[in-house]
Amino acid sequence: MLLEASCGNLERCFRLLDAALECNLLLDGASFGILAGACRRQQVHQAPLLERFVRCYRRSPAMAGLAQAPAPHFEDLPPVQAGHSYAKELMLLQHVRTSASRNASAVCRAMEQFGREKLPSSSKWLKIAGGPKAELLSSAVASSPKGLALELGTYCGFSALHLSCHRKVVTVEADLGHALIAEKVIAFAGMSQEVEVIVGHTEDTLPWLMQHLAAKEPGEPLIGFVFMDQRGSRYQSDLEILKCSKLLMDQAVIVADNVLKPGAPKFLWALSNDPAFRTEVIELEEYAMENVRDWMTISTYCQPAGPDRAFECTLLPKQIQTLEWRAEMMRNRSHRPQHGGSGVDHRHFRPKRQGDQVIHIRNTPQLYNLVL
Ligand SMILES: C[S@@+](CC[C@H](N)C(=O)[O-])C[C@H]1O[C@@H](n2cnc3c(N)ncnc32)[C@H](O)[C@@H]1O
Repeated sequence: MLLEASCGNLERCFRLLDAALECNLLLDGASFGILAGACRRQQVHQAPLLERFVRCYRRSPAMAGLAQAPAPHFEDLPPVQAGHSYAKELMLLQHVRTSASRNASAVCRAMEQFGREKLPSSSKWLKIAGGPKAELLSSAVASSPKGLALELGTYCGFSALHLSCHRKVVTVEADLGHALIAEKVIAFAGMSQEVEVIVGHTEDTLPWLMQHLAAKEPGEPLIGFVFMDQRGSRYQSDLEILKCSKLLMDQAVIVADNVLKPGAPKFLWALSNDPAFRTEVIELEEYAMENVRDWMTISTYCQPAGPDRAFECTLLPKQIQTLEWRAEMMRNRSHRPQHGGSGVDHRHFRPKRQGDQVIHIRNTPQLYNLVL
């Protein structure tokens, strides 16, 4: 079905989706997100898809209610119960609604507070770029050329809202459930005009989005800032799409999260070998986790005088390919909690002090051990 969506055969997709729902299969939000992206690209109305999403998630009445509520309304959602799909994210939404005033800063503060104080254990960690990461985002976006801010990986809209205090934001989210929650959070903060949430997987959506933006102002680079916070295994390919689009402004700033744990080895390797980027690796404390360190990159794009050289994956050393594979295995395990699995405790993501796999990032004095 997802393959069909990528190939654009939506009619067949919907038939397969209906057959899956007949068999009571619970499709995840990312599968719905891929279909939502295909609908948007083909200018097909999303209502029939949302109707099926509601059917699929009927056992989570708050999520079903949210999907049915017209854009900014979500005041009367049924109560959220632990164990329901998207329970944590829906509780976050309820917390915002009941504790924040309707502006971006207040909503961001409420979201950070929810992650720090209301979630009982590290296994329920809220994966937002809060605390020191939000501060880093603020200073990075302030130093970037005045253009559009593009975010990859919206989740519940925290960082998009945070960035919207500085720039107009377009943010891409693969999971339809997350995107629906983010839209409500952003609408509650009164920032729907400043933040556009695009549903879809970056692999299919980013090339389309670049064309869509380019059509607005042909020949004009218009992206001044990028925040990469999707799956690390996509960072390098998505950056390549951005580069090829010619929409990155000269001196555009690209920030990427979690580059060393579980890590984005291919991305780091590409950055360190591409003269178009100057990169700094920043070590900082993870949001809402005392004494847990994390690493982000800040890269500046220097528009080359001639044609941009595409990064060639064939040149990727075997060692980096192995690291990439191991990082992906780690990510697969960590993503399972949303789907009923045990996941990976954050302690497993800690960097090894004496790791044997080392990447040297050019322009930084440090050598970084990848976390595996
Ligand atoms: C760490 S969360 C983003 C947090 C958010 N940036 C914040 O700080 O508030 C990562 C999000 O990226 C989404 N995601 C993962 N892979 C993606 C992809 N290839 N395209 C778009 N979204 C993706 C996930 O569904 C998840 O919601």
